[in-house]
Amino acid sequence: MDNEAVISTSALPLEKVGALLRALDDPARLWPLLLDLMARHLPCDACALLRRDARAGIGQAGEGLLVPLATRGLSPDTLGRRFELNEHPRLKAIAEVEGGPLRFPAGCELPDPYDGLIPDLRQRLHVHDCVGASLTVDGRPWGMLTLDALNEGRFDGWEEAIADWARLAADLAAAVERRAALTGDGGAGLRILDDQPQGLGFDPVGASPPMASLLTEIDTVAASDLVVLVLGETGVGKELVARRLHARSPRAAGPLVHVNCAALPDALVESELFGHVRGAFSGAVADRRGKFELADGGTLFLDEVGELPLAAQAKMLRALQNGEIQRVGSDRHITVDVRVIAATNRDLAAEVREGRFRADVYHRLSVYPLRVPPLRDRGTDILRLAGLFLERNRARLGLRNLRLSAAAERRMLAYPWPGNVRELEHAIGRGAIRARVARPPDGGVLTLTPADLGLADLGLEGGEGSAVTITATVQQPRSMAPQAAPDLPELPLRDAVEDLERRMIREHLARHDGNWAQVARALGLDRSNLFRLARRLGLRE
Ligand SMILES: Nc1ncnc2c1ncn2[C@@H]1O[C@H](COP(=O)(O)OP(=O)(O)OP(=O)(O)O)[C@@H](O)[C@H]1O
Repeated sequence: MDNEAVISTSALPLEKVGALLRALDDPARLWPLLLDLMARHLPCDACALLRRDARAGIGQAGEGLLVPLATRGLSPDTLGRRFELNEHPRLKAIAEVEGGPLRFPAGCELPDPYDGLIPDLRQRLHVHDCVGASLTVDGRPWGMLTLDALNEGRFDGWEEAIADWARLAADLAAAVERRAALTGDGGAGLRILDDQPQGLGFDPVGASPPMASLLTEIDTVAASDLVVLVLGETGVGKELVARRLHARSPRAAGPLVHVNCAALPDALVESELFGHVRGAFSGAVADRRGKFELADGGTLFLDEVGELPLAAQAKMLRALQNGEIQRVGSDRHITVDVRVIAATNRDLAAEVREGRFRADVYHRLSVYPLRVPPLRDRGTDILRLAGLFLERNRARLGLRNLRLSAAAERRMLAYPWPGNVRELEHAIGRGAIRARVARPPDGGVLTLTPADLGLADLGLEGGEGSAVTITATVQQPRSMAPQAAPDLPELPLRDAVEDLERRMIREHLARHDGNWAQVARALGLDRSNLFRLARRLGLRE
């Protein structure tokens, strides 16, 4: 950035202040906007806003977990990362200094927490200049702001201006917290952390346009009591969507009961769902409540609802119509107060046409269909999710950093992920172990290559060592990512994906001597989903 072109914070135009204030009730918009403005007014090449995980060490200056809420100029997978203060001396030092930014000039001995996460700095991290400022709200540590510049001495003379921006960030954080307290939204600004006990886990990660609109839609429909049918391919995250629907609903304090309809043995489906009375069948030695009763006052999640046998569907209709159930072997009607969420990766309308699913149940279930987009349509969310899974594996393997090579990132963006997020999760888990076994980490840092991830032989572009710029990695949507066209098949996309699915299943069957369970594991799919996919592809009866 040209220093002459930089204006001081006091020149922040009023309309920008207005935009920040208007975004106060939407932290997902507010924090990226703040960083955008800051990067235009300060000479930084990368910056991040990190939030203390409220459940991990708040109140203690040097302990706890930091979660990135927004980043700029850092690799997109940074948003999935978590930074333990105890493992990052620079962040710990920032957290311990109150009342002013802390500067780490080029050549500083303390390792940089973003080592490998600033694309342009991969090769020359030691020559850059960093500043961090801790942010407090109501006297308690709330988070921190970090700024990185690629040139030595870049922040000389900017300390005051940086302190101003840190104060602005803290004031905005205080306003967000206050609004959250008023609306009862305890997760203010910590969207990706809600319901995640260890800061890693249960809320869908995603900021691409299709995921952003899905998340908004979930939050809107969550407030109602409508039956929701969650649709999408295998592994896209339908269960996470159901969890979020429940967590954001007025029933959040009630139970969320999960039933995998595909896993219920035919003979027990009705008893599992509706319960039974003693003596209803051999083995029914006592009265037992079913899932509908267990979900009373909460939500019942019927996963893989397309697998439900027709007889159970008939009984379900009454439950959906008027909340009435009958335990197996009893005449008594029991009324339950249950919100139903169902999910399927089948085309239920086609199942209805073919007589395998009841039309009346289908209509009751599909009151509000929510479609979860396949991973290949989510652009750089692929890298955000990769960051989440890298972080989990980093912690598991006790590494200082686990990251992707530039070529691995490119291949991830180009690969179609037929097994969606589950496949990505498994590819990173497998790749991390493979790499850990194959070579020692370099100063605690392990970099995954396309070969580690099983993405080396798939005819996709992207060799090691090709240049990646900050903007290319951060902002380029997948469709614009550099890709070599010559090897692309001349087929409609769906046929090409099916072709790849078929080849991969065949290849793994050969590799695992026809053992379907091992193939399912290798492909990151549930066995039942693999069977369904194989049937659809004509590889199995
Ligand atoms: N957006 C996301 N953020 C974080 N993790 C995700 C996301 N989507 C999916 N996952 C993870 O991917 C895995 C598969 O997700 P999930 O089981 O919800 O998929 P599904 O659509 O229900 O699959 P299936 O139809 O095969 O049952 C899980 O481990 C889940 O935690």
